[in-house]
Amino acid sequence: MPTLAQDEGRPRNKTASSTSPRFGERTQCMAARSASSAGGSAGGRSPRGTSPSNTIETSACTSTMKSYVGPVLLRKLSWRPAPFASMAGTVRLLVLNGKGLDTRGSTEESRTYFRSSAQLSDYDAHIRATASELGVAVEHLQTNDLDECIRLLSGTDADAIVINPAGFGKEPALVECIAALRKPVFEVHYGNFFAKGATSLVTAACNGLICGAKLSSYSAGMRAAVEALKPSPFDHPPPEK
Ligand SMILES: O=C1C[C@@](O)(C(=O)O)C[C@@H](O)[C@@H]1O
Repeated sequence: MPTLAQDEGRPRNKTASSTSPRFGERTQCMAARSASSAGGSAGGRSPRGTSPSNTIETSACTSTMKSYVGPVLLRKLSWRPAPFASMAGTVRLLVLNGKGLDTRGSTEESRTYFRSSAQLSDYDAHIRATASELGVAVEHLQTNDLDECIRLLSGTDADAIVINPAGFGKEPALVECIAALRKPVFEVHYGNFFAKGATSLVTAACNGLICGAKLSSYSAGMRAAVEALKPSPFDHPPPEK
C-alpha cells in the first residue's frame, strides 16, 4: 500500500508501472463523470464555428453502477457512452483526475496531508459549476489505473483536457501520451506540491500548470484550456488568414 508521499510522486523503490494492473485485468474503476453544457459562449466564438447549445447531459450509466454517491459512479468504463455526442458546436473539455483522487479528503490522514477536506464529489461540483459558467460541455472522470488514464486521454473527443495526474505524476507512459496529443492540455493540482518537495514529469508535456489555488486550480485550468483553443492577437508568427 503506497503512502501518500509515494502517491505524490516522491521517489519510490520500485517502478510505478510495475504496480499498475495490465490493461484487461481491470474491469472497473472509480469514475466521477459529468457532462454538462450551459448557454452563452465560452468567451468568444466556438472553435467549431457554431453556436453553443443549452443541453444538459447527465450520466446514462445506471445499469453498470455499483455504488452512487452524488455524481460519483463506480462503473465499467468500457460501457461509457460517447459523452459529447449531442454537443456539436459547444467547446468540450475532459477533466481527468488521476490516482488517489477517489479517496482524497475521506480520511484524517488525507485531510491532514493535503490540508483539505474536499472530496471527489466536491471536485465534481466545482468542475460542473465552472463548465456552466464558461458555457462549455465537460466530462469529469477519475481513475486509479494508468492504462485506463492513457486510454481515456488518447480516445477522448474533447477539444481540450485538464488533468490532475496526482499519483501518476512520474509515469513516463503518461508523459508520452500527453506529448502525442494534438490539443491543449493543462495540468492542475489542488495544492502547491513543489512546496512539499514533489515534482511532476507530466508538466513538460502540457501547455501549462496551475497549482496551489485549491479547487480554483481546476476552474483556472478549464478557463486556460478554453482560451488556448482561440487564436490570440499576440500569437507569433500570426496565424495564416
Ligand atoms: O495526489 C496529489 C494531489 C495533488 O495532485 C493536488 O491536487 O494537490 C498534488 C499531487 O502532488 C498529489 O500526488
